[in-house]
Amino acid sequence: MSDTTTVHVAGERPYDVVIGRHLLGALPALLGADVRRVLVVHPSALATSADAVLDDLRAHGYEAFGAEVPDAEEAKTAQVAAFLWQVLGQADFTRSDAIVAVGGGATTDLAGFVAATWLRGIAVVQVPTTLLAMVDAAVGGKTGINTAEGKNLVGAFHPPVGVLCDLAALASMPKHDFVAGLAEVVKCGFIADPVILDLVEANTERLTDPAAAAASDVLFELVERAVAVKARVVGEDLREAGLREILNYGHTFAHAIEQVERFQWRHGAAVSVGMVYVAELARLAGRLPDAVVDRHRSVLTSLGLPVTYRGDRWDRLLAAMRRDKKTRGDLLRFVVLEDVGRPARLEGPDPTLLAAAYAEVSEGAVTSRVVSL
Ligand SMILES: NC(=O)c1ccc[n+]([C@@H]2O[C@H](COP(=O)([O-])OP(=O)(O)OC[C@H]3O[C@@H](n4cnc5c(N)ncnc54)[C@H](O)[C@@H]3O)[C@@H](O)[C@H]2O)c1
Ligand SMILES: O=C(O)C(=O)C[C@@H](O)[C@H](O)[C@H](O)COP(=O)(O)O
Ligand SMILES: [Zn+2]
Repeated sequence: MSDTTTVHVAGERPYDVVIGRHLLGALPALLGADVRRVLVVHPSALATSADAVLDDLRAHGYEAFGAEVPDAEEAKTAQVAAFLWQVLGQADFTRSDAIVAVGGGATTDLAGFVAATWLRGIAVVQVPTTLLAMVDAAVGGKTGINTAEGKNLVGAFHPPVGVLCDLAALASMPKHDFVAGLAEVVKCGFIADPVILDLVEANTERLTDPAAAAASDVLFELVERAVAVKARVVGEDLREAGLREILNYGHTFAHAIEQVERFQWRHGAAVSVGMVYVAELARLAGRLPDAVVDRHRSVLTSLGLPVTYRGDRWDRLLAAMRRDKKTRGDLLRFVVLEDVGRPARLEGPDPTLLAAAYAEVSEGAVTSRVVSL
């Protein structure tokens, strides 16, 4: 496999996702020559990487500023966005200037949103440093922040001008954060690319050791395949008029967990439970064979991802699911599978089905199929 590969994202404002190792030198080319000032947004955990980016930008003649933001979901708030707007204002950022985000998906979502809103839109280059951000958050131009009522309730579609995925950065990731990113990789496998599932199932040991995974060919291939799935979808449907909804597989229930848990659960862990929930829902609706539901549980469990959630939160979860962006009026809408690689929609399922699927993922639940054996 070659050292660096590029996935092209088509659309009104096309751009490239560069995947490789030790890619810092590629940043100026993505920013372009017209940009003068650059704000590098990062959490404190990524200060060393951000400093290296700042040094590189200054060496290339940019006027570069750093802005430290809180870690993880604490960054995705209106207050932190307002702080960054103040920094941009005080440094006289114009429409020909740019933002570079260095961090996980929370940082890239926040920085992307600030770039989308500053002067109604300036350029952003995403430099994702988590697996989840490389395969998902940094690509596709969905940007946003949370409110107390739910995930990503405020945001904008604002594609980056480029994305740099430096796999070497992943070696330092804590295992639980790294594995959370694999949930979105597995999602791409279920909705569009079954080879992803085969690769994950054949390499679970290596993939659950971040340092070993970061250096491996298999992770390179998985990142490339997952980014290719996302690029194909968002290249066709940036604003989620239809096709893009498939990337939301498992997210209706996942975002409800995140809101009920006050954003203390890792997104990828919630997506893992959310995929099992919606697989059970599809099975109960007669749309998905048992074997594919079982495959959800087996692949996610083999990676150490959760497949259950506490059983005493139904009313709050249901209330949060009603605020999902796929909902239309009172109509709850889910992305379901009819088989691996065959996404479809389930609209307005009977409330008893919704609750029955919850029972199947509730902690301590014995699935109905196991009981019938
Ligand atoms: N915009 C989209 O299309 C999209 C897609 C998927 C997820 N998301 C969003 O992304 C967020 C989740 O992203 P995430 O999983 O990257 O979480 P995150 O950004 O919260 O990062 C997880 C943790 O990893 C740390 N970290 C980051 N890089 C590291 C590194 N190289 N080494 C060690 N530690 C590192 C961070 O400081 C943080 O503590 C959620 O807010 C989710 O809603 C957005
Ligand atoms: O890119 C998309 O579209 C997705 O749905 C990808 C998801 O993995 C991601 O978590 C996204 O932020 C969810 O979007 P939302 O519109 O449900 O907030
Ligand atoms: Zn997601």
